[in-house]
Amino acid sequence: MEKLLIIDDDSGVQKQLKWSFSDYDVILASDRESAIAAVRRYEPKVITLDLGLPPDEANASEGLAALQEILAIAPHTKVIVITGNDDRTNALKAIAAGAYDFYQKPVEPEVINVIVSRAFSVAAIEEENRKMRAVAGSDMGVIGNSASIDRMRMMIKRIAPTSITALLLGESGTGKEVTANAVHLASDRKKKPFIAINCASIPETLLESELFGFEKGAFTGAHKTTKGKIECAEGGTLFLDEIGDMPYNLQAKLLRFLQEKCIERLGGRQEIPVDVRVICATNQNLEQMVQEKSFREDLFYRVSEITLNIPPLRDREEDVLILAQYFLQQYAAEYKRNVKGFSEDGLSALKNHKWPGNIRELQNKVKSSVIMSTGTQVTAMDLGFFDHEDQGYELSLNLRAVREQAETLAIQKAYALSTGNMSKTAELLGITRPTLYSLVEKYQLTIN
Ligand SMILES: Nc1ncnc2c1ncn2[C@@H]1O[C@H](COP(=O)(O)OP(=O)(O)OP(=O)(O)O)[C@@H](O)[C@H]1O
Repeated sequence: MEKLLIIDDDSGVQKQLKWSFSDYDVILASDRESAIAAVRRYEPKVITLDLGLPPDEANASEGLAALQEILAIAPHTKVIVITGNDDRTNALKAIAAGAYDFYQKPVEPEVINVIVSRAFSVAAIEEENRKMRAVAGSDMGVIGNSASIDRMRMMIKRIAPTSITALLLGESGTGKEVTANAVHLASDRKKKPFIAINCASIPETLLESELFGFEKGAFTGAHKTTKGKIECAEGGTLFLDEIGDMPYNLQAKLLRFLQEKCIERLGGRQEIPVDVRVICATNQNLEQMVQEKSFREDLFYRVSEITLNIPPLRDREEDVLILAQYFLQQYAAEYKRNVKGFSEDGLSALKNHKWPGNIRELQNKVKSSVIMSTGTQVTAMDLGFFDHEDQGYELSLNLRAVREQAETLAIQKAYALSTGNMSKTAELLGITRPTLYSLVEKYQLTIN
């Protein structure tokens, strides 16, 4: 049972509240000192606090002091302040000091129950977000808490200090480059360059000069001597993505560089020593390519001294939320949006969606949701999950709630389409500006 601390000096109110909170493990305190002791001992996530505490029952000084002390020792606690029925000034003071919400006497059990239960949900979501952020911070950029990602991080740390050549295997967008970069960051080469090159995206004729560089006059258009990516990565790491697409004749030259640690630029005669760690990746079956003689066997053994299999996202569902939270923070900062996390329905839509292997789909969804979102929490609708059967999240059966969801979504869309211009938004929606403003207020949408 969740612990709920009730701070009130009136034993009648204490009893009434205790009785109405039968779903919680209720702890009672009647003054600041015992309240602080209870906060330290029980660490309740939610507290109701009567501002009129002794010795200043008629005013709010003691209650406000208690609030400050609670938030100083347990800043994530949701404190619901209870005030006299005409004491809005102190209620607002309490909110400014960090209280989660306020409630004016007399106490109505149903109403206060709703406020408390919502406070517990918000506390739970925020805690989940904090945990995600904590994990996300300590991993050389490899985000995830699934067993397979844990194992991978462990392998990255083992491989990093050695000179072994690793081959990363995985589908497109599963994080091969992220993994290669993590090896680089965990090695003593981290202050030197990390250079990635995709062998499939560079025309065959250019790949050689891209990698090895060229001397002035080596070919028409070679106006000046130019270093290749290998030389540019001196002291650091070169990531060769889609190594299976490396042309056969260039494979011999690559092998020579890997074995002898020196290169020759195109049109050059000089052997240039290089100190570069190479990490390769592919989505193809290199062993089969060796059998079919489209990939050199000697190169295959040279680049695959150790192999890391990177699992697709669909095989590590546990990572979806943590990655989503990571992308959300990234894009909120990039687009300067005041978005802090996902709402409950946003989280459940993310959990229930059948993600493919490629992390980019998740990344793009979160990116557009951050742009679309008008509140501090990204909802299922912001994420573009409208079809509840497809996504498996609960769509309300209550008509009013459905209408509110639909109206919120339409406003958000129109607002995004009209790049934040309220007159245009109203025009798109076919309503007047005052009606738009009243809807924005009704649904508490944040218009930046
Ligand atoms: N574990 C992870 N932690 C954080 N971000 C990740 C992770 N895995 C993938 N990403 C993100 O997903 C996107 C795709 O990752 P990446 O480019 O590393 O995949 P890839 O396997 O190299 O893709 P491709 O084969 O298409 O080049 C990137 O934007 C990357 O930042």
